[in-house]
Amino acid sequence: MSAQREMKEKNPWHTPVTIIITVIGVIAIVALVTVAVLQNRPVSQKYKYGIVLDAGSSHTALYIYEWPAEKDNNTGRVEQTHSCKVKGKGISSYASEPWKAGESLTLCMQEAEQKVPKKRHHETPLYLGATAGMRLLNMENSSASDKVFQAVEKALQKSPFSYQGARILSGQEEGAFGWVTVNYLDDRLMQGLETTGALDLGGASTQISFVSDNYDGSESPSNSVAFRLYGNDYNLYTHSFLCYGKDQVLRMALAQQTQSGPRTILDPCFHPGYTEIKNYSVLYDSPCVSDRKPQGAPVSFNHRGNGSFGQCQEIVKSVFNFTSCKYSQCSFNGVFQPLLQGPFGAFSAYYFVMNFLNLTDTSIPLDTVKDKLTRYCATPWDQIKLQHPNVKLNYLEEYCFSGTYILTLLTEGYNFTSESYSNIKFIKKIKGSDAGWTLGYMLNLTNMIPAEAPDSPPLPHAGYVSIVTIIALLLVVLFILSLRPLWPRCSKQPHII
Ligand SMILES: Nc1nc2c(ncn2[C@@H]2O[C@H](COP(=O)(O)OP(=O)(O)OP(=O)(O)O)[C@@H](O)[C@H]2O)c(=O)[nH]1
Ligand SMILES: [Ca+2]
Repeated sequence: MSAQREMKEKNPWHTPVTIIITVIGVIAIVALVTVAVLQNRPVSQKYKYGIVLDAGSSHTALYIYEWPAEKDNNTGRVEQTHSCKVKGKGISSYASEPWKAGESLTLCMQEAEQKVPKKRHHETPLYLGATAGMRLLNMENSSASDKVFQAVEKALQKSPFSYQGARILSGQEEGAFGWVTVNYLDDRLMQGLETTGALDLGGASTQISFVSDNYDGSESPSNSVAFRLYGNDYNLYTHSFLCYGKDQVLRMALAQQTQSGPRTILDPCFHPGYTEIKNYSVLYDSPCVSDRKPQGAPVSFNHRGNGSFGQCQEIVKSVFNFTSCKYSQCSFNGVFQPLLQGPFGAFSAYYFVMNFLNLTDTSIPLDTVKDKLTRYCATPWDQIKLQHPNVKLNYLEEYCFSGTYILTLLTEGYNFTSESYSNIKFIKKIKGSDAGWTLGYMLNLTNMIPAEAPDSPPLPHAGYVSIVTIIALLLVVLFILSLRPLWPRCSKQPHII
């Protein structure tokens, strides 16, 4: 018993000095780890906002984007937080009453004021970009297009946001920014991964944009856009076909069938039993067809359907010109196109149409896709209406035509084969943001994609904390070892020789 007490009294660990040193050491280490964890923790997030109005040929849409405030110049992910579809048609349809173009935006602008926090309004950039509808109006009647812009500007200047201007995008910009959007959202740019091509089908124009290894931009410089993004160089091929959006191609297909000014046409691109009276002057009121208006035609014609995919495809093919190509290879209308390469994302009307037709699965062989469309086109119009009571008739009547146009454009126009067709993905959104040119446009104008790779911290947060913890533990062990001289001796029995 007394030996035990003696041991306890002699145990240096029980001296006050050692206890104090140990406690201070532990507190110091806990403090070190806590500071390390707190110091490097992301600060609570504040957001910035940007607004883009997409003034398309068929309608205008407003998109609100949001990103963490402290990261706007490097890695912060910009996300779409809200979209608003402007009621009515595109701004180019207000050529004869321009003030209405400005008024049409009011509701969506009010919605944007609700969605963006008030204290951020004045610093939120607001852009309007117009595409093929305004390109056509500008070609046809530039003073009317100027008036539409004036009306739109007047409406947007009234908003509390930081209005940055309204302009017509070139076809090249429209194609290139669509490509930037898709690849930014897919995280392909920052990581330097193989990029995805972009296929955009609008109402009045269509764009194709992709990177091809065998294309350096020299063969057709007007189709080339060079980018340096996050330290990687891209030589993008892009082309926008004006008049090859689906609404204008439908006009061209109808113009093709009404050249003799008939009173009735039997259109294979519309369902059997479909019958509608259409006005010649409305049909030909577009620069895409106006020079072909038949002389001496009656006021209207009876547009009737007979639902034949094969015959419809022949008509659609006739709107492409395959005869002349002064380059090594062309898509159509004498436009250069390098060899198709890589995966493609096909959005806007590509998605609306293929999604309605249940044909977004591109692992379905192309022949099967054609068979399905053949059966769909041949279905009587009354039956189609019964099967889809909730679909707007002006959309419903056109899916046979639009599906036929999409397949023809992809295979005959751009030269997708039954193999490369499966590289196409029909998409609407990527990670919650709509695929389209607007996000790429805003990223570019706000300099949010740097040319060089951003300096990243040498260690991610978790790695930093782990290393500090390991060092702290090592210090504990060292500390304990340094007290070794004070350790109680193990009282082993002495060897008796
Ligand atoms: N079926 C269907 N069609 C749609 C829908 N929204 C738009 N469309 C049609 O799809 C086509 C393309 O639409 P958008 O991509 O909005 O075209 P846009 O931007 O107005 O036209 P561009 O200026 O040529 O780009 C047009 O013919 C529209 O009428 C939809 O929800 N469903
Ligand atoms: Ca568009």
